[in-house]
Amino acid sequence: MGGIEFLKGHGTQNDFVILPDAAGGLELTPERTAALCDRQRGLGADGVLRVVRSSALPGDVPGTEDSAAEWFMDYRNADGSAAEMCGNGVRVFARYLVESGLETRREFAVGTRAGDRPVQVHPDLSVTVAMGPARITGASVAVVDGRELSGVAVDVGNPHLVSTMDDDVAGLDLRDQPRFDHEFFPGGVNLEFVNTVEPGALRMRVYERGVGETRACGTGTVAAVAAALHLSGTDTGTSTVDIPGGRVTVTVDPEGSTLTGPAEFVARGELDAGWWASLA
Ligand SMILES: N[C@@H](CCC[C@H](N)C(=O)O)C(=O)O
Repeated sequence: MGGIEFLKGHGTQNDFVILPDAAGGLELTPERTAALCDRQRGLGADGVLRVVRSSALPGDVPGTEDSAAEWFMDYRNADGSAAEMCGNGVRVFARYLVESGLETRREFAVGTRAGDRPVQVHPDLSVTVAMGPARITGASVAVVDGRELSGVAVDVGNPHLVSTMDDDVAGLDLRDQPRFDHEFFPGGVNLEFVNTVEPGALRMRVYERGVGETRACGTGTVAAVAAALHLSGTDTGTSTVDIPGGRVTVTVDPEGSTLTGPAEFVARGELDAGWWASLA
């Protein structure tokens, strides 16, 4: 058996192993995902993006009921769990489809567990994603670094809790999982910590469900802008968001939000077939 093709890429340093699997034959177990993402025993990444034709999916994949997308982004977190959506991942996924020739258009939809996400691949290879509505679902509390921080709960297809702070988010210790209300978020939650630098400019750090602290989270930046707008009494606006891995631009609108940012590739190669088989 030959090796398994992979690429390594990132969106604002939220990094991914991309596994092309058009026919859907790859057995991507939680164990294999966790090993691939492990920075010592694997390639190292925040998550895995399996590139599979929608027609090759089993019939029961959430989000695909009304899908018109030819390609499905099967996103997995570094701990092996599947998640509904990944805003940085979908940009990398879209660039991969265009550059590999699997997609000849520059504007098309990508299927995800949160539903189809229309994308536009720009001439400079940055990508704009239509992220759907960002829904405010209530208020809750995160406990980080011994501090209790109130937050706005936002659903962007996946769950987020956004805490805005007066002191610099750079000072937070995010090495350990912050505590949150498991009754409010029974499936877990992504936690964002945000400073308003000036109107239309946010700074953010994130502790992702299923991963830990990452250098960026696309859905998290959309949640952050939606929460900041909500707290200032509106539901529409545009903001840049600076995360440790770079900058993205987010527009929030009740009709739907957009996320624009870079998508980069750094390597491609083959997984060792024996290593892969040993993880089954
Ligand atoms: N990094 C992603 C979000 C990935 C999924 C998240 N960890 C979850 O479990 O919901 C992004 O860029 O949006």
